[in-house]
Formats: sequence, C-alpha cells, structure tokens
Amino acid sequence: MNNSAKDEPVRSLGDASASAELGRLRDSIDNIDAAVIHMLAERFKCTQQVGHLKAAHKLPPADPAREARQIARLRELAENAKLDPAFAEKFLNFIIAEVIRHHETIARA
Ligand SMILES: C=C(O[C@@H]1C=C(C(=O)O)C=C[C@H]1O)C(=O)O
Repeated sequence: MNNSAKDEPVRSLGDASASAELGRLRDSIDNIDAAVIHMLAERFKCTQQVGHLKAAHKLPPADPAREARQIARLRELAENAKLDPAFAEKFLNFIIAEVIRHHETIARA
C-alpha cells in the first residue's frame, strides 16, 4: 500500500498554511503595487508641470546632467536597500524616457 492516504491530513494542513501565507504576501504585494501607482501618478503630475515650465522658457525636454545625478543617487539608494542597482537604473531610465516623451509633446503643442 502506498502512503498517500496516510499522509493526506498532514499535506492538507501544509497546503492550507502555505496558501494562507501566499494570500498574506499577495495582499502586501497588492498594497505595494497600489502605492507605486499612486507615487508614479504624483511624480508625473510634477513632471508635467516641469514640461510646461520648460516649454514656456524654451528649455530642452531632456536634461542629461540632471539624469546622471539622479541615476548615481538611485543606484546608491538601491545598493543600501539591497535592490539591484542595475535594475534601479533601468527602471528610472524607463520612467524618464516617458517623461521626456511627454515634454516633447508639450513643447510641440
Ligand atoms: C523632469 C525633468 O525633465 C526630464 C525628466 C527627468 C525625470 O523624469 O526625472 C529628469 C531630467 C529630464 O531629462 C527635469 O528636467 O527635471
């Protein structure tokens, strides 16, 4: 006879606590994702205002020197937080590219 019937109650208990933990972790992930979206929305509100300011004063949409300082700063923050700095840099560059696209649109309007 195999052990599956005998082991079943133990496995069921393990499954229940694993799925409770998975549920708890996913609740936190959902909260964090919501916070990220809200923070990004606030950031884009600021960058839109910067875009209008730049357009009004005929300043270029991109500021590579500012970006270099932000990347250096975020890489250090990431390292201290035990987050991959290369990922942090990629993430910031992804956001900045979208901001610059918005600024170009504002400048053309
Ligand atoms: C928001 C600005 O415009 C651009 C977007 C940046 C950003 O999203 O952080 C940074 C530099 C600029 O290339 C800015 O100049 O401050």
